[in-house]
Amino acid sequence: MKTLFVTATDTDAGKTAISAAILYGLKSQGKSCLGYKPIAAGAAEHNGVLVNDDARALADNSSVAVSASDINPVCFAPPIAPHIAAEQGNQQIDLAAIDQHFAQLNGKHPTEFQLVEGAGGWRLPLNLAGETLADWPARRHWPVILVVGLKLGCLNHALLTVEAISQDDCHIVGWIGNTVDPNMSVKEQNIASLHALLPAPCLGIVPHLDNPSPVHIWPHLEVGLSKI
Ligand SMILES: Nc1ncnc2c1ncn2[C@@H]1O[C@H](COP(=O)(O)OP(=O)(O)OP(=O)(O)O)[C@@H](O)[C@H]1O
Ligand SMILES: C[C@H](N)[C@H](N)CCCCCC(=O)O
Ligand SMILES: [Mg+2]
Repeated sequence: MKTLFVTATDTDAGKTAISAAILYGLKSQGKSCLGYKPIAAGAAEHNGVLVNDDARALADNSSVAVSASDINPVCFAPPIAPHIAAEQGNQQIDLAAIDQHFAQLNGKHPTEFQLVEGAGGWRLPLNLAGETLADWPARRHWPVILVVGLKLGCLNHALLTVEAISQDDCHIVGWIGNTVDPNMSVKEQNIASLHALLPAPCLGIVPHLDNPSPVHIWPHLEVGLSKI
């Protein structure tokens, strides 16, 4: 049983697109896998239940039969910073409850791989008392995959993120460059800089795709992912 935590340089860097593709790839290789979205902000009500699109994509690409709400214990309707959404609803985000929910889900659906998608970037605040979502993978010492959203500014964001991950005693198994900006200037030189500066292997570079669905993303990750 191996749990991987997927974080990114920022929100909208491609964590969900990449995580769904990795699940799709593992499943197509005959491996059992489960996606998990502990905290989501941005959801619509379906039959009285709040459903988040990230959770739906991860559930749909898991090898076990789970729904979006099964794999997403904390879900807020507005697409805003989760701790602010929590405050608006007079709620608190409880990492111990999330940890317990994840353990129960794994008990019910044992799989070889679990892929946990963060929310926003590594230090996503859970409250104003200093807790962040990073506390969970840090406590569990889960290996981390860093998705670098390739756009101007990503070098600084990537370096700060790896610094924070190492400070938390977590290990980055690799980074994935995801072309969120189709018109990025000197993209190849930026990728070369990431290769030189990041202390982890590159697991793949995903081009900007008209249809960034798992079947189209996975071929760009298959070789790199086979190494972890
Ligand atoms: N390689 C790509 N080519 C084109 N579009 C992409 C690519 N990767 C991601 N996208 C699109 O960019 C947007 C943001 O991606 P995604 O939702 O995966 O980001 P995220 O990091 O999961 O964001 P969040 O912090 O909200 O969870 C989505 O509309 C997605 O379809
Ligand atoms: C709504 C958005 N797509 C994400 N789900 C939440 C991103 C929160 C970012 C918070 C922050 O670090 O400023
Ligand atoms: Mg996402």
